[in-house]
Amino acid sequence: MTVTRAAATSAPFSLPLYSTCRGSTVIDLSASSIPAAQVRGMEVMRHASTFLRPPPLPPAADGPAPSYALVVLNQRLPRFAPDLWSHAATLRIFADGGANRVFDGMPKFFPEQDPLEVRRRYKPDVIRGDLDSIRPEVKEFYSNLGVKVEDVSYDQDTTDLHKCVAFICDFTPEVDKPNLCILVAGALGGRFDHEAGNLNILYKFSNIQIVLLSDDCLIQLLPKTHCHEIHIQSSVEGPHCGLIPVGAPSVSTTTTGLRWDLTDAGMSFGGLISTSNMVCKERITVRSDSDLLWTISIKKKT
Ligand SMILES: Nc1ncnc2c1ncn2[C@@H]1O[C@H](COP(=O)(O)OP(=O)(O)OP(=O)(O)O)[C@@H](O)[C@H]1O
Ligand SMILES: Cc1ncc(C[n+]2csc(CCO)c2C)c(N)n1
Repeated sequence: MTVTRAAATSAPFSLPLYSTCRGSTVIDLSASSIPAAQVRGMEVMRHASTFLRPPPLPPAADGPAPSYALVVLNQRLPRFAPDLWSHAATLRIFADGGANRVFDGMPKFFPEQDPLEVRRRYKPDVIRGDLDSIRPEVKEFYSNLGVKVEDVSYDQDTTDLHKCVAFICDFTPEVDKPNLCILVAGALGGRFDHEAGNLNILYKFSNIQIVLLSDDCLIQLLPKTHCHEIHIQSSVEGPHCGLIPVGAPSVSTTTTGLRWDLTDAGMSFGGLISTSNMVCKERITVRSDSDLLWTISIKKKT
């Protein structure tokens, strides 16, 4: 998700909030239905899945456009993979067997073109992982293009996605991190232990914006440290959505803009969790005393 943060003042929410990002724009949220008490002393984090729209994107309305990095996992490429690639100008990484997926899958998006040319065009900055899944000829192909192939198999306690996200974090200067958003292609569907490991990365790196993607939906963490404003890109996402208290129950969650809004509601596994909800406004707000996963469906192309 495209994310911008706006500093909330200790004043009532009816005062304007100012984006902390470069080229900041005053955002008047006076019509907001988030109660003032809830946002006192809290930053507002804004989210928008503009990376799902084909490039070029219109200039960001508030704050600078995020800088995207892309991690490709060992799962079938989503149909919008070429668009993700174009948005992720900062860094592109293949996690181990993710290299096979691009090598095999990218040429299929361009059936009229020479597969070799397509593979050369979609060349990553790095391939990283324990390298037990990348095929030898794929490894050789990218090595011959000058791509660094990093074997980190000495670490059998962290996943390949973890290794890739850690690499991106190390690569990104501290000052640029608030503006960084890591898109993870192929993170959902398939083996549940892998999916759970991928969700865990959202929590391990909760100071970094990370979006897990499949063909069908996206998932991101809404940290309890912020109020959240989600700007729905209705041409490409929705209407189905969910808010899921993975990790810890929530005593109090309040939302606006959903078909089944929560008002100071508790959520827990074994109790209420919000699945099969629907977005019914372009702007959704979420405030919770617990970290929540936000998920929204991705539309099939018409
Ligand atoms: N079926 C899947 N569902 C979700 N994510 C997956 C799946 N398969 C792989 N991944 C992701 O892609 C990354 C690289 O996959 P790869 O198959 O190379 O990993 P791996 O470490 O060899 O896995 P394992 O040895 O457990 O099969 C994984 O770390 C994981 O994040
Ligand atoms: C408690 C525990 N469970 C599983 C693993 C295995 N494991 C976790 S991540 C990883 C690397 C996969 O590329 C492997 C093998 C472990 N180390 N510790």
